[in-house]
Amino acid sequence: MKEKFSVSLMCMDFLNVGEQLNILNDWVGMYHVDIMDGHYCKNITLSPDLVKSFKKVSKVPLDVHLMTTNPEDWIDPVAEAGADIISLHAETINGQAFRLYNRIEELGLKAGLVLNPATPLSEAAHYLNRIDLLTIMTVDVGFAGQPFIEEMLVKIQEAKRIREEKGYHYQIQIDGSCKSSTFKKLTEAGADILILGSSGLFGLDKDLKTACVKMTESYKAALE
Ligand SMILES: O=C(CO)[C@@H](O)[C@H](O)[C@H](O)COP(=O)(O)O
Ligand SMILES: [Co+2]
Repeated sequence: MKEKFSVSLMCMDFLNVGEQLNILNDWVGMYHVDIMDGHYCKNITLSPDLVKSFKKVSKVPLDVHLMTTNPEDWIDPVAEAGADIISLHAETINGQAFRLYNRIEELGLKAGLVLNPATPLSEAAHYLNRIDLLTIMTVDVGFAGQPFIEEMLVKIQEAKRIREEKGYHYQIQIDGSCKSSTFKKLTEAGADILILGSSGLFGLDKDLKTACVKMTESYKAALE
């Protein structure tokens, strides 16, 4: 079941990073690292240096979600820091999408694509075949703890249908408000990986191991 979950590391308790990663290594299949530059969205979060530190303790792949106005400036630094997957926003790569995905391939990393809630799949139609991981935002970028955007369920269904029709290989990942009340509808719509943040994991209990147990139980109960 681990492979169904990723964790948004910006939601961690930063006074206890190593300890928490050692716990999370047993519960999830991937780590989600939000890098924001304060321009593309109104927040500043993690960084290439932190990717380097996470890499020392992580036993699962690191997926770097680049929310930066100039993603081309950050591909090489995050690759060097130890990213396994680099996820680029469609809204930031028009005019250089193929060059940037070629660079990610040259670096031997997996290619991710992220779509904002207001961006349709058709925006990325010409490079969906190159993507290993498709992340559908179900909140607007910038912050944890925002309400789930129901309108995204049809986009998830469409992403699954297009994958089947065209024979594409991307996994469908959901970013934003993945929690007990949304687990079932997201999974039924076609989500393969759910990113857990404040609402689906860290907010469940002060003790992270207990929060992981509660999350797994709530996931099983939701899907019954
Ligand atoms: O990219 C982002 C926000 O721009 C996310 O990865 C959040 O870190 C995640 O949505 C938090 O989870 P929730 O608080 O929504 O559950
Ligand atoms: Co994210």
